[in-house]
Amino acid sequence: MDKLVIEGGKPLSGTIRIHGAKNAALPILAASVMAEGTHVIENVPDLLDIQTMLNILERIGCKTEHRLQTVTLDTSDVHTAHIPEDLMGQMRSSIFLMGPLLARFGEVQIYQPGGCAIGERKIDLHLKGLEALGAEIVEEENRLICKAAQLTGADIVLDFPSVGATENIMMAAVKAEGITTITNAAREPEIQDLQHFLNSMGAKIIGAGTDTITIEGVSELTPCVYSVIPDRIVAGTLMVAAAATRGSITLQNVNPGHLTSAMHVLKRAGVQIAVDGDIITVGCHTRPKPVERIVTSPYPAFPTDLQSQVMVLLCLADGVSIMKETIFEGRFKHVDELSRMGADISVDMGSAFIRGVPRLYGATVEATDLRAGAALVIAGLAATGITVVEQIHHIDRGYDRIEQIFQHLGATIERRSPASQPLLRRLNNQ
Ligand SMILES: CC(=O)N[C@H]1[C@@H](OP(=O)(O)OP(=O)(O)OC[C@H]2O[C@@H](n3ccc(=O)[nH]c3=O)[C@H](O)[C@@H]2O)O[C@H](CO)[C@@H](O)[C@@H]1O
Ligand SMILES: C=C(OP(=O)(O)O)C(=O)O
Repeated sequence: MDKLVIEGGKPLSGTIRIHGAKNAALPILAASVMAEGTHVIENVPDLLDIQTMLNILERIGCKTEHRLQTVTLDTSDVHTAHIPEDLMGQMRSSIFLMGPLLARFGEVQIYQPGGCAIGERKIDLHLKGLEALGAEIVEEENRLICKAAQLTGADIVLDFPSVGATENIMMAAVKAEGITTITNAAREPEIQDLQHFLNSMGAKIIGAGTDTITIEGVSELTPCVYSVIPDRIVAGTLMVAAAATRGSITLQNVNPGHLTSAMHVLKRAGVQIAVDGDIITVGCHTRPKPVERIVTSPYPAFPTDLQSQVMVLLCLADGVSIMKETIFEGRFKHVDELSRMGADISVDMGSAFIRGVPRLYGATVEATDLRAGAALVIAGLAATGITVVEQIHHIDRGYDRIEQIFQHLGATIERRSPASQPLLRRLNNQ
């Protein structure tokens, strides 16, 4: 198993381009199976989850190539709507194939999706939405078989603005007969990106980005060339890392409008941020200020996917901060790991009480999930001494070679695979 070895204490500096968004690219790749022919999807990062999605697409009959952040995908020979169990369990986003395959074949077989262990993560809203469009779903042993000779448009009200359920229903509804409305839809930028992609294939969707999405069914879709939006969570992660190391960096290829709530929180923590078009410069040269109360909520509020990273900054603040997690009940696993590095945090009733300390200290810690892992890397970059982050396959799900990103920004960080241990050996010999 690979590990990251980090020698902390160096302020980050330099300029970096933000890669494409995992959470936009994954549903877009899944949606591509609805149009037969060759698609070209640009700005697709080279991540574990993307590889898993491409593996699933290959196994059901697509031809795929991923080169220099561009995926070329021929969906002409898709011959099955049975998603392989071993790959389905490797990530949450395998569920995104449910709507598109149902729309193309009138049938789909799935298993329980995998993904970060950050909460119960049911799929009931996905299933209820597809049933409202006319699908019949039966459970047989450990798989779900979903059938609909013809999907029919419906008015669907989501009990909660689930990102994944909104996307799955949108994709299935594209080929349904008649009009579908999704009320209380999630409003994340990745949903707008999916709408743009689907409309580029010939779909008729309006409203993504608001809480009501309307989809007029069409009978034919054609392949297209499309470029994925930049990853707002990667951008937010780097902004926090710059501030936590008391450095200053410039991010290119960012949509600042997607980061409004995150920038608001960072500014309250004393971080200096300048925006110029799609460029953000971020820096912090003093101890961060505590932030009284941050609550994670659906977009446009503060994102759960940045909760653990921002917590690291608040661990170093001059006072007490409170973070409330309302999306995933199991998303505080990084707290124990940060405590090993000297953080002073207690958790009660879904809120973390963070008493700032002057410094964190290097330790061996474990990435329990994707964003928890990113938070530990930031903590390691800011800490005094050497940090080893284990279980980094979680981090590889969402960051395109995180060690190279931070090396580019001047950090001393190295990936150590079982075969090579140069940095650790060098540091131990000092
Ligand atoms: C690939 C992707 O885009 N992942 C993002 C997506 O995940 P994902 O689409 O899984 O997140 P959802 O918005 O669906 O989940 C939010 C909440 O709703 C619950 N829920 C969801 C579906 C359902 O059928 N039943 C149900 O109860 C979940 O357990 C969770 O408590 O949005 C999350 C919330 O912004 C982000 O953290 C993830 O990074
Ligand atoms: C939770 C995340 O991803 P997923 O929904 O794919 O598990 C994430 O991107 O932080």
